Amino acid sequence: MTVTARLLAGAPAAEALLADAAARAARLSAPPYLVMVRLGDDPASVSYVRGKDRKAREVGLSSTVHALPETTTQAELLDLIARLNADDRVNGILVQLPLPAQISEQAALHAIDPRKDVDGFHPLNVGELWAGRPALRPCTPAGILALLDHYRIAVAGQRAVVVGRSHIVGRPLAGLLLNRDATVTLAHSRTPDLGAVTREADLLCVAVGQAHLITPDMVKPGATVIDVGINRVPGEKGGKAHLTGDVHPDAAQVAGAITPVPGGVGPMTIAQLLANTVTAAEMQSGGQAAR
Ligand SMILES: Nc1nc(=O)c2c([nH]1)NC[C@@H]1CN(c3ccc(C(=O)N[C@@H](CCC(=O)O)C(=O)O)cc3)C=[N+]21
Repeated sequence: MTVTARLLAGAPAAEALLADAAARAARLSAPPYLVMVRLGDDPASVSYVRGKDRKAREVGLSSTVHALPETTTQAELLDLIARLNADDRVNGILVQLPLPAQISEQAALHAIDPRKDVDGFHPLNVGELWAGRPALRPCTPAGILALLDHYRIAVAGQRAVVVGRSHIVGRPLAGLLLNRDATVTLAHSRTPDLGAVTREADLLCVAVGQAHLITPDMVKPGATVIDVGINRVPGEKGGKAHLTGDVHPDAAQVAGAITPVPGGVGPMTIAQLLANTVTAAEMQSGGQAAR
């Protein structure tokens, strides 16, 4: 198999974003302080939150994790969020998703002070994104734009197709690409003849959560492909489980550039969260607005 596409590795782009965040943090009177709240013991959530906490300390931020029981009530969670909102030392608050069934995601996300909403999920920040005004932006979509900028891949004037309409990736990513003057199509599970749509894309972003949904024939030759999927595939006959994306690996023979899974968008999500925490701290210190 011959791979022709340029590989867009997340690590170097994430390092550049983190170096910039660390330099901005150093100009503040105190280290930006991120508080993460996690409910229950889902192994993926435990591992993501640990990774973010470790990276935060590495770049000189303060970070605390509140690990609450799976049985935490909504009132208890809202009470914790209210205390974090009122605590002037706390610059950023992240409530790890998904939440247990007894808690309304909407109630939790609405409760976070929009100025501390480093996930960019509060409706005020969602509205500002779609209005094209500065605010805290969702980490995965903003991280994808930072990755494209790092590799000097043009966005303005490009035909962008986003597959997947989730609130955490697809929708906000479409908005960010639109704000950067791409011509944007938002496709999803009900889109007829998905391949005909994706083949139009100069920039194809896939965030569905379905392993190898995008096959090589669905990719325009030379296109840039951003694979946001993280799918766990069980090992064959006792072999090790591994991660794979929403894009079939053979698409690398058609694309001009492609992100690997793992090691592509994932590291950018973490770096952008920490950059957002610095931005939140800057805004709270009366400094410049979010970018
Ligand atoms: N409130 C909230 N904000 C989030 O940003 C949020 C969340 N909830 N819930 C879950 C998703 C998922 N997420 C990832 C972060 C890093 C990697 C990451 O670093 N992935 C590595 C591989 C990690 C592995 O081995 O599992 C990679 O792609 O190279 C992946 C996924 C943030 N999320």
